[in-house]
Amino acid sequence: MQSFGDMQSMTSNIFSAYASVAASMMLFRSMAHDIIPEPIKSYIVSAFTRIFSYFFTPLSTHITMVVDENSGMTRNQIYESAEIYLHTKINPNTGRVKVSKNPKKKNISLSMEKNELVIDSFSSIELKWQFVLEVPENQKDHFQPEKRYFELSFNKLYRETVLNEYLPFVMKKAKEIKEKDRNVKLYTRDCPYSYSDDDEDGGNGSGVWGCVNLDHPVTFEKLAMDPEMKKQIIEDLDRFVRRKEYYKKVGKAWKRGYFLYGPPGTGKSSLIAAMANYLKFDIYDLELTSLYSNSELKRTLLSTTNRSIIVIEDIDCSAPMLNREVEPEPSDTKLTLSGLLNFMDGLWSNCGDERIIIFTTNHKEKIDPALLRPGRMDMHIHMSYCTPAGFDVLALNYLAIHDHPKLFPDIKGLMQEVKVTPAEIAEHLMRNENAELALEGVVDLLKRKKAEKSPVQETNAGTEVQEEAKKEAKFEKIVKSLKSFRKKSSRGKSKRV
Ligand SMILES: Nc1ncnc2c1ncn2[C@@H]1O[C@H](COP(=O)(O)OP(=O)(O)OP(=O)(O)O)[C@@H](O)[C@H]1O
Ligand SMILES: [Mg+2]
Repeated sequence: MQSFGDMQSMTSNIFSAYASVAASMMLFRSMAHDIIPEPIKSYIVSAFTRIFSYFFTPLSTHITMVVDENSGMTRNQIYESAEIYLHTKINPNTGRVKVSKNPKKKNISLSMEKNELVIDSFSSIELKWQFVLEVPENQKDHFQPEKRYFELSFNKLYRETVLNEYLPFVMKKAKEIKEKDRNVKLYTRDCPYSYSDDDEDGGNGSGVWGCVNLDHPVTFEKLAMDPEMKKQIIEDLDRFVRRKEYYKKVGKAWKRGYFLYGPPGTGKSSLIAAMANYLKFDIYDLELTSLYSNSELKRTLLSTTNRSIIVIEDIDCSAPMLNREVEPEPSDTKLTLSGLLNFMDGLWSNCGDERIIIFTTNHKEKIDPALLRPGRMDMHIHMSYCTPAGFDVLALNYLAIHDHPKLFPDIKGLMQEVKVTPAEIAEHLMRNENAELALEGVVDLLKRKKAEKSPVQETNAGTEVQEEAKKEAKFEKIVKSLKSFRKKSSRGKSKRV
């Protein structure tokens, strides 16, 4: 590697060579003034200049790469990545910066102003980025848009390192930043329009799905559940996302299935939202009762995107449709359990990557064993009543307290005697801003439950009313979807006639 001293002496040699050639040229011009005709004189001078630059130009130390905004008809990925990456490199020495904030984004974002320089370093290579904006001379000329590009300058010696290591690094970093800032979306089939205004897709839903931003603040830290189980789930998710090559090697589709079961209000839906927020995966909420055939199911699932979680909640409520005992001949005109299983095992394998599928139920015993067969759902997660450790999480989350000398032991003691869901506790903790009063509310709730405890209630611990209301709501939903199914099929018939 050349030292700074070597480079300096090389540069001064080039200058002195250049100066002596320039001086010789001038001398040649003046001496040959009368003797040689002008065209021949110009030819000799330009030939000398070309020979000189051929030998000396490669010794110029720096190279500038131009990163245009567009590459042909499409956006240049390097430009896009540089734009995002350089936001993080703007420092107090930068003269002018652009500031903006999108209503849906959490943070203010900074970007480079015209002609500003940002200096970056990578493996001790100094890299200078300059943002250039060329406005057409005639402002009224709408056909000639502004031209934006970055100029990236660095020492020529590192050309290969920049191309093979630095630019891929910039692209990777930009992808990470984008992922972190991205809104997780919730897709449903009920919502015909999209209300998400993320830049990357212009807010368009995909196919039959409409979407909104999930905006669900729940994270794993806020979930009251068995700490060991929580740890296992996080590890499982981490392993899943980093094992792309492994799945390919063993010839398995890169997907993972979770089966969540437990009484209402124990956090099944909250856990799904926490998983989506953790992985930054979108959620597709699939209502099986709104589908009427296997082919519609296939179409619907095929129009979901990669890096997503497909959720089928309350799968037991789809039991009438997914009951194998009353299942008709294999057919695409009806929605059947085989249709769902075939899709998961077969077709599914060939479509898309990084998919998670989650089923939830309040009644594990009602589920067809085929759905729970080993290998189909990779992890069975039991969400249960609130434990003392779960209560600590809720108290910290809702009241920002770690302990109370009297009320914490009272509550935890009573929790050993009656069953209470995290949803019930959460509701009582939210009733009062005063922590002491809120905790007393929880003590009252638990005491009431204890007093009311009867053999029947013992198994369901006060959730029966909720259960009944839920069953009724589900029943209504099924009736509604059957009606719409009838409407659809009669429409289909009349079309055919
Ligand atoms: N384990 C939990 N940790 C923290 N909060 C919880 C938990 N379980 C329930 N909650 C609170 O109760 C509310 C309802 O819970 P959630 O909808 O997740 O329950 P669920 O198990 O999906 O119920 P269902 O079976 O009725 O769908 C949540 O919004 C949250 O505020
Ligand atoms: Mg739920």
